[in-house]
Amino acid sequence: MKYEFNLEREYDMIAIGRACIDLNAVEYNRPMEETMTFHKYVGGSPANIAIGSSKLGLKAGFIGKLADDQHGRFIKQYMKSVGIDTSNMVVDTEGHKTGLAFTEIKSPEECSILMYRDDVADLYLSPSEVNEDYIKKAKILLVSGTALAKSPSREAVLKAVRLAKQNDVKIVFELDYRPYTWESTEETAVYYSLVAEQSNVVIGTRDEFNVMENVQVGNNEDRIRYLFNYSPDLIVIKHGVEGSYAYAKSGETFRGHAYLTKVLKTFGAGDSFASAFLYALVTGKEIDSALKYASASAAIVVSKHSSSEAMPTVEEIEQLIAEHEAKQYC
Ligand SMILES: Nc1ncnc2c1ncn2[C@@H]1O[C@H](COP(=O)(O)OP(=O)(O)OP(=O)(O)O)[C@@H](O)[C@H]1O
Ligand SMILES: O=C(O)C[C@@H](O)[C@H](O)C(=O)CO
Repeated sequence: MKYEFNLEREYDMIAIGRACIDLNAVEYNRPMEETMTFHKYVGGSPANIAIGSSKLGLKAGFIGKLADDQHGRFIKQYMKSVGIDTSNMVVDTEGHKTGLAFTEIKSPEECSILMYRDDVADLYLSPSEVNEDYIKKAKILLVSGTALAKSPSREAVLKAVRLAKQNDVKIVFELDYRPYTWESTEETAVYYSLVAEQSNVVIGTRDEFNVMENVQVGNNEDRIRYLFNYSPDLIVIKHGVEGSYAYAKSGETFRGHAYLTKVLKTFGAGDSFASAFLYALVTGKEIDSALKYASASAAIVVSKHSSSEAMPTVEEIEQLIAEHEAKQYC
């Protein structure tokens, strides 16, 4: 099964949300208390997805707000350098700062992220900074759930969603749940459900779907049945190293398997998964094949140090898939 897009569009994807800084521990396999040096990368889930898609050859744009400082300028320059259109990345004029994510790599299984996100510029994107003429140039509007956490970014995203719906732009909602940006899980569930019901494609981990449902332990089948009453026609639920499922409204279910690899750190998996999944859909691949691209892309990124710069090329992804398929037939 293939997924259809409006092909008469200049941009394959426009992402909305945060573009921030990741500071990844250089001395890994130890707690952050003992880490003295960090490597700087562009980060933030929607930025990572746009970067990953652009590296795969999609034409990507970004809607967001950057701090008027050295970090903001670094982010814009890096995103431009990988081919992303930054014309709709506005600069904050009120002194808000860039979000920082320090990553701790204690072991390949034990990674965590320490976020500095008080009063960050990205959450000050306002509805007036979301431009219909830009959104209607896209095949996909990629929405990050974290951008719904606070006003005015929340309203900016809701406006973007409405404009996408009015202009036949497919809305892909990446749940991207970051607990510390929200007041409560009740609040998250309200906004996640609101946007998921209006989206065409919803992507998240099982835990993130639990947050949307506001339950401890949810069930894939119940949630997809519920969401298929609304706009979604494709729902992807990720289960970490156990792999992923894509559910189509037409009734088909597709299973994605994780590609075993030498893991350096676990974060970055979700963003690399989404960028390659969307690349595969936009380039007309079948959904089961899109899950292979996604899983291979994630396996490559978890074996490397960063989330953004480590995003693979199409050749690297296809080589990994081919190697795995060759092994299966040996
Ligand atoms: N340790 C791993 N080794 C190989 N592939 C992995 C590993 N962890 C995750 N993946 C791949 O990445 C996909 C997404 O992973 P996961 O469900 O952890 O997403 P996520 O929680 O959104 O990721 P992130 O940690 O970046 O937030 C999985 O379906 C799997 O294909
Ligand atoms: O999403 C963030 O703000 C942090 C990311 O950039 C980080 O690399 C990560 O968690 C990726 O999953």
